[in-house]
Amino acid sequence: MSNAIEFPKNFLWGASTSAYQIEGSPLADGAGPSIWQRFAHSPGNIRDGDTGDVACDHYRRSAQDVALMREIGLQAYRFSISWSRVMPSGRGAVNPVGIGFYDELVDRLLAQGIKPMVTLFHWDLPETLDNQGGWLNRDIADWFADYARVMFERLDDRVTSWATLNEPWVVSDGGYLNGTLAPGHHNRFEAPIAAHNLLRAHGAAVKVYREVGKHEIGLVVNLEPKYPASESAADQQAAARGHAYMNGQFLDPVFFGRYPEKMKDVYGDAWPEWPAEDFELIRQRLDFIGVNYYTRSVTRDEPSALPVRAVAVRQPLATYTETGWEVYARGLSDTLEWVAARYGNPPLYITENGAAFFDPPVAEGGRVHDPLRIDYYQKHLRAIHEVIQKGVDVRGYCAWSLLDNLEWAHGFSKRFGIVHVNFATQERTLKDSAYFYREVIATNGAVL
Ligand SMILES: OC[C@@H]1[C@@H](O)[C@H](O)[C@@H](O)c2nc(CNc3ccccc3)cn21
Repeated sequence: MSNAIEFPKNFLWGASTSAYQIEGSPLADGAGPSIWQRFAHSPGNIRDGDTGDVACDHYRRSAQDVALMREIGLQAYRFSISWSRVMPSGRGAVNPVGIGFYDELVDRLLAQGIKPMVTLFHWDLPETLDNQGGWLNRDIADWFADYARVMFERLDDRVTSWATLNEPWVVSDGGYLNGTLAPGHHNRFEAPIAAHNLLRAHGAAVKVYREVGKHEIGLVVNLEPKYPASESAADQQAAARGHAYMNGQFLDPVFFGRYPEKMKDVYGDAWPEWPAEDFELIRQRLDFIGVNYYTRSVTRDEPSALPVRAVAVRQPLATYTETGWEVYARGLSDTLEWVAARYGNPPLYITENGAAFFDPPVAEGGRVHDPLRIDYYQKHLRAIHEVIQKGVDVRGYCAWSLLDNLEWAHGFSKRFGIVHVNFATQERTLKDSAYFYREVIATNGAVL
């Protein structure tokens, strides 16, 4: 039997980005501000005072970037739509130039044989909606459903794969509990309410899709396996709390119509009673789950680390990325097997996977040598192949990210792209990892 790796015949190979991280021109042509426009322009929130005002200038360079995707041989491109570019006030009037940008992008992709995979919300909430409570206002489920309907009716004749939200956990944890991401709240009572309304909005949009849509829709979640740092009961419990908080908090309501029991233990007096009817809305049938995987956490009990009372323990012999994440491909295979076993082997896409390493400058001859990123991709793609062989229904993979881009509060200091961006000149240069990925796609994984 050949040891050569081969992915399933129709396995989909892509790359991912998000609107605020690459587009620039956040207020051009009638676009309204998002909370990231406000957060980035509030001093101290983003390293070096970086903002998404220009980013990768993709709003003006999308044709060039689609040509890059073609050069790499991408079969799919996962991108997000800026809600406030399309609906400047978040509700009501549609900005024809704004929605036209995405209409044209979809046509450009299809003309190159690249499948658009659209995420409706990747953290950039319209500022006007945040001013009305944003994810803390139960009405946002209707606001999001109305926006989703506009996008479905405009693009579902050409877009065949939709995701409602990107990583509701990060929005709740970073935006409302820890304040590290927009809108920058630091409130343990707000975080579960925001998470719950994100799930309600997700369900409301899926309900609309079942009325008007003809293709597939799912939810994208970040999953991070939690391994107890020791055999102690305290560390085992800490890992279980961390697992419920990051991994079960969103998938259990979607698949089972209930939160993990441990959520009460995590939030204590900040954990509300939820209306039963909310879970009927949340648990809409999905066509896939998008899994964003980056790292694992070896977890120990830490009573002072509220509210989860768990912290990650650095692994002395491991390789770490520039964002401080351990390179641990086994965590991806463990996570995918956990999802398959717990939720009935749903169709999965790996919608994000990648790493920021310190990349050297563009060398003579226009090469960017990034061997650590190639090694990262090789290890993680092999881990995916391993679980596909065991029957886990992984349908595709999107590398994070197509382009070096604005890494949220890290600014431009952390480079995840397989394509280097010179932010002073906007010159794009394929890194060695892009050439590697081109071979992976061309051989459907056989080069791994
Ligand atoms: O950090 C890399 C990417 C980021 O650029 C994407 O916009 C976002 O979807 C994304 N999610 C993760 C994984 N989750 C996470 C955990 C803690 C803080 C921030 C993100 C990594 N990434």
